[in-house]
Amino acid sequence: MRVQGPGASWDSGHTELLPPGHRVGDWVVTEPIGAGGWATVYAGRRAAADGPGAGAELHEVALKIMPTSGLAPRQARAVSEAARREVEIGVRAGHPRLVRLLDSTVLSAPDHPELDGAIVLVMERARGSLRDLLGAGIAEADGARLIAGICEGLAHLHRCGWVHADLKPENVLIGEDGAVRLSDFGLAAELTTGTHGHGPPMGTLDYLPPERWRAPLGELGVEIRPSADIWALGLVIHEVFASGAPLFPGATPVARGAAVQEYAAGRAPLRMAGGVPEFWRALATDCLAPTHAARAAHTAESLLERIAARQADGGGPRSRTGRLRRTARTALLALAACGAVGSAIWSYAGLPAGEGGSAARVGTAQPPLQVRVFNAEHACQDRTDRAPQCSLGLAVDPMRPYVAGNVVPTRVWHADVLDADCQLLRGEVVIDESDTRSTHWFRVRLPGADPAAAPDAVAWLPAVRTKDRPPLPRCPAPAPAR
Ligand SMILES: Nc1ncnc2c1ncn2[C@@H]1O[C@H](COP(=O)(O)OP(=O)(O)OP(=O)(O)O)[C@@H](O)[C@H]1O
Repeated sequence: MRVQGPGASWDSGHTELLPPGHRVGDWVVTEPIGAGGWATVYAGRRAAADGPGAGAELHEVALKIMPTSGLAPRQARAVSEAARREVEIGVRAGHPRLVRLLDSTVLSAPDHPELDGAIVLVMERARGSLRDLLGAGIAEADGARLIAGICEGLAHLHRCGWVHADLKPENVLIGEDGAVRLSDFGLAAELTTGTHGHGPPMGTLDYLPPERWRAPLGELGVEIRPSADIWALGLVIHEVFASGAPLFPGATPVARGAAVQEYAAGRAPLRMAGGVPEFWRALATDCLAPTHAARAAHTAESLLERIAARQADGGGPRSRTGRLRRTARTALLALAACGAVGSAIWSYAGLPAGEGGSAARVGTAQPPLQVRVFNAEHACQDRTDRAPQCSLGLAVDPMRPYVAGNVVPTRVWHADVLDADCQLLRGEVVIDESDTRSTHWFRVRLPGADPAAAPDAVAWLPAVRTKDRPPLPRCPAPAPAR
């Protein structure tokens, strides 16, 4: 159950359940599986095994239903934002260690007014979550495999420019193949600056890093860094080997949060359960470095390498050695495929941005995504004469300063619509007229260039020169321009 983070308050309070047999798009509800702060999750199956698109696709699915009706506009916006993030990650960051999103739709349930119009995410169905396994105790070999799987998923998410921001055993699902699938991306934060992103001041109190308890709430939300996931990972590692016992003492999440603060201030040591094996104790301790700066030395990728190296040295449970080494290798290969994997698996129809908006469907063929050029000069916005003084330049190389020597001859004007094929989050800094600094760029096709005749006719539009944010895959690192 999601609880409010410092500075936020919201609870959906949804209680109405859909009956078995209720039709949701191409799917039929079979039974409820669980509920979180935003949603109720149901088991479902495809309505007609031979229906459209049935083929070899999954027939047993999970339907995550996120009601918006009856909510205050701010709450409805929070729900639709959470759904948008889930779809965006499903589209852009597909990976074997992330739960697979198959479809999204809007529930039609006129007989259930609380649920009518709810957003529905259709996902592969997992057999359970890590939380379900903790009570019974997990053998070290299995724990090692699960933790390596979590690191793989996190490494991929971070590489793709996202922080999960709500990692906890409930959100580590176990697929039918027994492998990890990270889930619940409703609070995920995009690393818009390269080092951090922003998100709503919410999360599960027990897994918040020490700095989040004091984080100022700015216009964009609270600052969130990948090291927040590493902190949560440290707690999860402890729970895996301590039968689910929380590391920090206290009867309530707030009391445990106070214990976190004591530790972070150096007034209390970490007291891990006796059963946590030495290697995992050291790994968890690194994940739980009290400051972001100290924790940042330990990335999901570096932790995964340590786990694989230990297995290679014969220090881990022997039967898993080859598998874990393969896991690490696969993860590193998958890193290179970030974005490309997502775009190969999914196509995306985008989500409406409006308040309480509903999810559009994924899985349909799409034309190229587009961005509309924005010229901050008011005097240029209404001109249609393509006056040279109102033209804007597209960069040759987004890794070099955006100056006259680094623009292509082709000019663009306010309201021009350009086809874009990918986005780069960490290019050269561009500062716009209102002093907004951005390292975000879109790779666009040069207007008028024929893609068949000139496939390389591309240039770069700084994101400050458009208001659009299409859900494009990440660009591969651009080769330096000659
Ligand atoms: N794809 C899935 N397959 C099987 N079970 C799932 C799936 N997705 C979610 N669940 C189950 O449904 C429960 C509710 O999921 P949900 O993602 O809404 O919330 P949560 O993580 O429990 O809570 P919160 O919203 O507080 O983070 C989960 O705890 C999980 O056990």
